[in-house]
Amino acid sequence: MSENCTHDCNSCGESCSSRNGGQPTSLLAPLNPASSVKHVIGVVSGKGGVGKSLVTALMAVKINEKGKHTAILDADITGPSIPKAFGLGTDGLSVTEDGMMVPATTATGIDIMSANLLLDKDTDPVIWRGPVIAGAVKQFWSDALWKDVDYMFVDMPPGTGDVPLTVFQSLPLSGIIIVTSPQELVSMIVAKAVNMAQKMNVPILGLVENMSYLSCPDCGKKISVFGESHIDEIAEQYGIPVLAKIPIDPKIAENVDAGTVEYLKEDWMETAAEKVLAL
Ligand SMILES: Nc1ncnc2c1ncn2[C@@H]1O[C@H](COP(=O)(O)OP(=O)(O)OP(=O)(O)O)[C@@H](O)[C@H]1O
Repeated sequence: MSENCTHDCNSCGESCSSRNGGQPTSLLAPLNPASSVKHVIGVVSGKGGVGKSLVTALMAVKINEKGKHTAILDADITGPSIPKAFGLGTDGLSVTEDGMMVPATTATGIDIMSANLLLDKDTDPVIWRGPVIAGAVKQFWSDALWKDVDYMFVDMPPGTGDVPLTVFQSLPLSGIIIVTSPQELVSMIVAKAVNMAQKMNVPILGLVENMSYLSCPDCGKKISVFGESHIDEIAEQYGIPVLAKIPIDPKIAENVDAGTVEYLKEDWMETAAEKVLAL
């Protein structure tokens, strides 16, 4: 609020907390009037490489299989791995006459926006500073044509820093899914994500533990490669459900690398899908 505030908002252009009846000004980016998105679910992790993109992809595939029009907004701008997992090249985007970006569509009909779809080569690095990254995510939301989307999954930038925070504030999230792996400091990471979600007033749908175990190919015994998982205790401590435990499985890596993630047949995400469909 300005020092000289007269409390007459009609005579001032300042965007301060006095405007809007003392409520903080909304930082939500507007959705284009031609777009429609019913539910937006953020997929977050404490650090990179735990399988956040994999979980985003598997969730989208599962909900799409249930007959809902599904989309992915790849907000992991500097490490965009979604297009590759679906076998999309760098030329999948088109632009409408009035300048709106039309997301790429996968073989089974999932709409995708990602920085990788804008690059000349998918090996080109995205060397942008935080505010530019956050601006790109807002543009993916506001300036893309999201046609009748029932469920949009957002592959969030990893961590709880400035960029994920801006993305949190910019998109109307219906809930978040927290992805962890047993080798992380899970308790601390979940605590940070829970605090961030509570500050932003976004419900936590649950936890997904990736690389939870390895099934012995000979006897089927579950081997805890990274030591015993503590996810159930942590989930109970915070009163949030465990939605899935995904094993380490070479067929996951093979399908992601081959761009065939949507043909990976599995039941790991059933509980998570039920939770999302109940929103
Ligand atoms: N359960 C699993 N079994 C086998 N391979 C896996 C599994 N989970 C992830 N991977 C592989 O590990 C790599 C990293 O996964 P992914 O890209 O989903 O992580 P991420 O958390 O999104 O990383 P980043 O934040 O860096 O984008 C990918 O090549 C993926 O195929």
